[in-house]
Amino acid sequence: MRSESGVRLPVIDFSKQELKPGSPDWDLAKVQVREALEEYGCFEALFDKVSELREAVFGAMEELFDLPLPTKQLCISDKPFGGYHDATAKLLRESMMIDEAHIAGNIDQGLTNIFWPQGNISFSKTIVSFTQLAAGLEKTVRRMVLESFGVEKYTDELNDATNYTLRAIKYGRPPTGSQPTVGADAHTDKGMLTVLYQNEVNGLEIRTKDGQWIKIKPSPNSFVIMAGESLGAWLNGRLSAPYHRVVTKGNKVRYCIAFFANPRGGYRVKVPEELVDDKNGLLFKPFDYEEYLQYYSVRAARGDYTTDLKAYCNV
Ligand SMILES: O=C(O)CCC(=O)C(=O)O
Ligand SMILES: [Fe+2]
Repeated sequence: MRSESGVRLPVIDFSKQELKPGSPDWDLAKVQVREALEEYGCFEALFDKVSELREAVFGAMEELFDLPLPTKQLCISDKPFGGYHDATAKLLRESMMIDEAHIAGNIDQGLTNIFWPQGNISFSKTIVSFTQLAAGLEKTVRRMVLESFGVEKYTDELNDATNYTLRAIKYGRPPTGSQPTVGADAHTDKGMLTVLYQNEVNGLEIRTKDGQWIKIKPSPNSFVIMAGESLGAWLNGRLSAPYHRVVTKGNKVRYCIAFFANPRGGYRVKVPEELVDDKNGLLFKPFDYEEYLQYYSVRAARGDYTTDLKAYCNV
């Protein structure tokens, strides 16, 4: 069996000043994005601007997770996986997730004002700057994907229907430092696109089409961009969401911000007619993302992470 440990994800440069729709740099990146998503379902996006925020972002993550547990538990939500979670009940993987995170007021309301009633301007500023960068990058990537499949006329509709969800994650020190510990079980992301930004502790692994696991080692000025199931379904199966997991080792804490572009509840995700023809029959019925997430979360709570959109809304 071929070892994939030496394989590196495609790295695509989004740092160029002139990356504007229609420019040669744009068209080149667009081809690379499509190839990477077709082959791996994900890639590394170089984005120099994030390095200016790096120290502040992970400082803010530390500040957030260092709060007393009862304070963190004040972060609540009625959505599946929303609010505060301690996935292992041992503080081995904690996360906080808030919806509509691209709206600055929601960072204040959903995080800052709850935890720091006296205010924490620098925390809010850092997270808001981060979400703006991440949302801008996601929009660029999504626009490229849509163009490359000839369906860019849906750009505005999808923008309007996007709920950006921010999940701050802390992977605590594994109890036995030298033993690899599973921080997140193998799963596929459910939304359109995921933008990941991590500290220096690696651990993310992606499963390739031939079933090998690749260890991802993103550079400090890169995001990892990943296709979610909703994007694959919306494109009538032309892309697939990759299985991925997190395995950490050593005694350093891993922080990661997962910034998800998910379809907003109430919006029916429907394959564009341009992507259905005699050769490509319709594969997915229209669905509501929030309803699908409810369905999935019931199964995930029982440890079944294999439910996917194919099972949920197959034609
Ligand atoms: O921590 C990571 O790198 C990935 C997190 C993840 O897969 C998720 O939150 O869905
Ligand atoms: Fe994920």
